[in-house]
Amino acid sequence: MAFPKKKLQGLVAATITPMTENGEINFSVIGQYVDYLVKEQGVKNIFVNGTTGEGLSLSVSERRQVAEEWVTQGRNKLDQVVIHVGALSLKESQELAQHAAEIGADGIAVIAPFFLKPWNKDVLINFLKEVAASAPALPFYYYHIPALTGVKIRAEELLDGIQDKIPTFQGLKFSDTDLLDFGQCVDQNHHRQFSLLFGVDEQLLSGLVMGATGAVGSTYNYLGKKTNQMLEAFERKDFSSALNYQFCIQRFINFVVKLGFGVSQTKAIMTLVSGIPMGPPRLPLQKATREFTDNAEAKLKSLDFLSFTGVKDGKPVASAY
Ligand SMILES: CC(=O)N[C@H](C=O)[C@@H](O)[C@H](O)[C@H](O)CO
Ligand SMILES: CC(=O)C(=O)O
Repeated sequence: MAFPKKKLQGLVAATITPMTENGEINFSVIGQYVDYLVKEQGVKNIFVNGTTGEGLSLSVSERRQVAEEWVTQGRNKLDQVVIHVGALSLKESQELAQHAAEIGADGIAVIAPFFLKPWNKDVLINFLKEVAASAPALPFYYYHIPALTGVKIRAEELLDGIQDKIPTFQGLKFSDTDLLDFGQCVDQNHHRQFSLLFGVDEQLLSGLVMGATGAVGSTYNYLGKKTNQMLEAFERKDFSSALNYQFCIQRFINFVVKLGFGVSQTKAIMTLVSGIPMGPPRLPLQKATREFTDNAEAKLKSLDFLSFTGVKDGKPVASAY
């Protein structure tokens, strides 16, 4: 097999893990969810069990089952399924990496261990290397999210010489607003075929200008179509349209950020927009309030991101733009 199989590019939705009202994983809606992303949002890559998927709040056995269900349901529909396998325990991470390879995932990603932390680049690389080695045929991505892990080792520094240590290294998911660091990841690796994926949805246009090859984020679940329009405008060098799209997306994100925005709220918004029940989050997260959902709904409508197109089984049917 040629390595890498194919480069990960374009939009990657960070999937939500649907749950039932009593907190169990609701596997039954994942098939529908895949179809929704592909058909309604034009998003054909997913990032499973990450921040948005509450991956670190699931048991190892649940993580395996969730990964397997997405791979199964995504077969012949999705381009790439990347599984986040980061964990505090190296052993668990290795087990999940090996499992991702066994089920036929397209790549694995790992965050820095965030309780007992690596304090320098070499230690972090050693940890990542041990995980990557458990899935030697899978592209490996580092998931840089310093605000949540507290591990502030700069991505540019980490990437320097990384392929000598981790031969399967294929790229980075960069969830930080430091465009100097991100720009230098691009600049110093322009001759390598890395996927440098930007992870701050409200600033993606800046990431594209800096050379991002794609993006991973939570809002692509329901604003994928809008964001794809921005990517297309950028591609054809229509920067004023691209900026209009970004501002439109920013108006929504800015609005919800002020109300308090996180994974719980993402679940509520996705339920509203897609009509697929995402359920509540798991503790320590708390379900979004009714007030939040009502406000978010009004904002989506006022921005023309959402319109109700009809009624089915007594419920309004929404369609996203
Ligand atoms: C912290 C977090 O969850 N970041 C997500 C991915 O990295 C983003 O997709 C954000 O949800 C998004 O940019 C909105 O702030
Ligand atoms: C946003 C993202 O990539 C995650 O939820 O992990």
